[in-house]
Amino acid sequence: MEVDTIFTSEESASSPFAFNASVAAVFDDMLNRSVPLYREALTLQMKLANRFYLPGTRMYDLGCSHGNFGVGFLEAAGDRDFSMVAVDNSKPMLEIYEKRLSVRRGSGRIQLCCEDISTTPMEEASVVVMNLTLQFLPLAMRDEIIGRVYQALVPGGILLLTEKVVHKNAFLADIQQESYYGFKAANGYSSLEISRKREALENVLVPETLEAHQERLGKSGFSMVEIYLKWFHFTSFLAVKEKKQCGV
Ligand SMILES: C[S@@+](CC[C@H](N)C(=O)[O-])C[C@H]1O[C@@H](n2cnc3c(N)ncnc32)[C@H](O)[C@@H]1O
Ligand SMILES: O=C(O)C(=O)C[C@]1(C(=O)O)C=C[C@@H](O)C=C1
Repeated sequence: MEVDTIFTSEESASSPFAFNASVAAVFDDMLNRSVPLYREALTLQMKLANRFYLPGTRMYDLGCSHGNFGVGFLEAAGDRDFSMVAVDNSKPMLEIYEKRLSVRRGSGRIQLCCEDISTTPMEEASVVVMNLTLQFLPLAMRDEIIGRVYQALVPGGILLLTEKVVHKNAFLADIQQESYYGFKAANGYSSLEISRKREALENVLVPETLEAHQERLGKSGFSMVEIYLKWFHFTSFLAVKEKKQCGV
């Protein structure tokens, strides 16, 4: 695994964060060292996806990057039939994803789409995964995309949404940030790397409060929402599209 040294260089500070070839090449190391409970979240997402996926429907992974969810799901699925559409607008990420699929059996069950998720057509979905992706979309587009996810889900279908959230209370938001930067430092990032990445992510990754996410999910139609994992900023929601009358 290539080590993430992106923010050790001075030039990195001057340009906004992007999912380019340099980031794609070190992305696993970046995720492992920058996202608390990343692997645990993925494992739970795979278990939930497996529990809720319905034969004949589709699974969507929106902002799939280089395929950690899809590749993990494929490996766990064995010969089970499923259909996944994995979407990302970063070509370098999808090139790595494609290579990972090319050496695996049954990878035709995953279709890769290089496009903006705001235009991805979705239908007949029983599982939609958005792992650390919504936070990169313009605020003004977020209601619309979550609304479309709800419409695309079959009754009993789920959205697995993981986001970096920010506490609505300024003091607790500071505690979140302090804890998070402590996590990064413990994983070997220097304070210069941490502050350069913070600057690069400004106005690129725009986190919202937990309450804003809950409100949007409710407004979009999701009446059942559970937070199944949380580590200060990092929050994973399970939102279920209720089956009318008989529950799920
Ligand atoms: C933090 S990464 C997601 C990590 C990935 N879901 C995982 O579990 O490993 C965010 C991804 O969203 C993609 N992305 C951001 N905005 C997008 C958009 N508008 N349309 C499609 N993909 C987008 C980025 O290219 C990047 O690969
Ligand atoms: O490094 C940070 O500050 C982060 O917020 C981590 C985060 C994310 O949450 O998406 C940011 C960029 C990379 O995509 C990987 C992880």
